[in-house]
Amino acid sequence: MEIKSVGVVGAGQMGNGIAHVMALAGYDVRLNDISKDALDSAVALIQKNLDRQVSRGKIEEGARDAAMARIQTTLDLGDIAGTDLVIEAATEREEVKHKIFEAIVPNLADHTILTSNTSSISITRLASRTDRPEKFMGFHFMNPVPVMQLVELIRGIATDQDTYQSCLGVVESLGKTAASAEDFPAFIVNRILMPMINEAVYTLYEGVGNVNSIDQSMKLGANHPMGPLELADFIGLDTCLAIMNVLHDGLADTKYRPCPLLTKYVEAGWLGRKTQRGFYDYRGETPVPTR
Ligand SMILES: CC(=O)CC(=O)SCCNC(=O)CCNC(=O)[C@H](O)C(C)(C)COP(=O)(O)OP(=O)(O)OC[C@H]1O[C@@H](n2cnc3c(N)ncnc32)[C@H](O)[C@@H]1OP(=O)(O)O
Ligand SMILES: NC(=O)C1=CN([C@@H]2O[C@H](COP(=O)(O)OP(=O)(O)OC[C@H]3O[C@@H](n4cnc5c(N)ncnc54)[C@H](OP(=O)(O)O)[C@@H]3O)[C@@H](O)[C@H]2O)C=CC1
Repeated sequence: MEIKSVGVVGAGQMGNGIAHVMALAGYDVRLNDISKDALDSAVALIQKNLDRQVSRGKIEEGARDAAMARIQTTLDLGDIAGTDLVIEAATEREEVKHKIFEAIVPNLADHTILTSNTSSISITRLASRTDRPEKFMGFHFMNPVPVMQLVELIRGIATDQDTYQSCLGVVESLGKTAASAEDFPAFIVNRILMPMINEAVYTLYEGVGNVNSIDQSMKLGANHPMGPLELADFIGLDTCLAIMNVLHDGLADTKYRPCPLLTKYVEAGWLGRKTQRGFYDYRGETPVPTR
């Protein structure tokens, strides 16, 4: 099926990046959120990131302006029901995602493919609560979306081949690379990455190192572009904890036990960059470690 329009639900850090790359690739984008502020911030951030791409000579001004013109925002979920492909990118909480799919299903066009950008939650379970499990997939972008090359494509138990091929075609049209993952908790990237981040938090919790020494060790000692605590702040500590809980519950193995210190940061509302405080405090000129 040819996909021309894309509906994105959730205008947070992933939703804005998804809208950005889709519009740049020529898709008509409708971006939805429950918060007008989130929609306004997303549009401002997309403009800023496109401007930066222009100033670095990556894209032409005309391409930037055409991309911006292709993005419409809406607070009404019904407005995205007629698009060819819906990508849900709201908060990583299963009940939030179920509610979104339940609300959108009655208005959906017959041909619309439903997908979720979830980092960890069962695609089969999300699909089973819709009217179209065969047209449902995991469409998992990496953060920051405009920069990262990979998209994980996750088939639920009922996903049909046409749906997979259509999604694969979209990934290729973005100039990105798809990796196929089976539908088990946290798929491939987060099954490997998140236990490492959780272990870094345990390393901090047990006093083996402090925030600086842990991040510096992994940057200079393992050539990671960001230290694991800096990366956790970048992803969002609420999202990291949610993924660890899905791994812990879904695989029933104590090796996935979320670190109590990670839980404490989330309970404090210190969610990382998006709330200006996490393992680092971002309120000043340069980030300052909080431990
Ligand atoms: C949780 C999940 O479910 C799955 C996940 O996403 S896991 C997280 C996966 N992501 C990572 O691991 C990211 C690790 N970090 C990195 O790769 C790098 O630090 C980084 C690409 C984010 C920044 O790289 P850097 O060299 O420090 O910074 P910088 O030189 O400023 O930026 C590199 C490029 O990224 C762009 N960029 C950086 N941050 C950006 C952002 N938030 N949005 C858009 N573009 C961004 C810059 O514009 C620049 O683009 P050009 O090369 O076109 O000029
Ligand atoms: N952060 C990351 O590095 C990555 C995250 N993901 C996944 O992407 C999804 C989004 O994550 P991320 O962008 O980081 O999260 P954010 O917290 O940045 O954004 C989530 C957005 O969804 C909004 N939202 C919440 N409920 C609804 C709803 N019912 N309808 C519409 N919008 C809603 C939130 O609004 P409000 O703030 O008002 O609640 C917020 O604007 C998650 O499933 C996450 O696991 C995937 C890859 C990487």
